[in-house]
Amino acid sequence: MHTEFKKVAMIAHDGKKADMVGFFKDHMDVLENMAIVATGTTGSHLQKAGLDVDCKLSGPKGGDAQIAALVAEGDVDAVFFFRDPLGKHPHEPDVQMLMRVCDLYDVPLATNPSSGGLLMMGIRDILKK
Ligand SMILES: O=C(CO)COP(=O)(O)O
Repeated sequence: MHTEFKKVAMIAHDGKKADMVGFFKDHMDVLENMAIVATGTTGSHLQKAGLDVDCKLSGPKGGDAQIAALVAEGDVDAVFFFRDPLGKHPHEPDVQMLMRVCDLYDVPLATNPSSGGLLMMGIRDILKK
């Protein structure tokens, strides 16, 4: 099981960006002590909300693929990827690749705010030890 949490990725489809900003605010105390990498537009929302973020390309322009590469290289410890199941995404193959790479390397992946909250509870617990 993954037990080290130094860098996390945050990604949200357009319909879920407000949820992601709310999630960040709820967990700011933990997230501000971690390195954060994000896809471009999600990252700019998080920066505006006060988080120091390494912004990659926008998702449709290759940002999900960049984050997948970081996961494959062992450089990301958890992925918060709030997906919009009602949206159509031109880069769906990249989305699938990112999720596949998380499964391949057994990196925790939360695809909605509730699972994100539960993952964050686990991270908090591990960081306390
Ligand atoms: O498209 C995304 C995830 O697949 C998110 O990309 P942005 O953060 O650039 O909107």
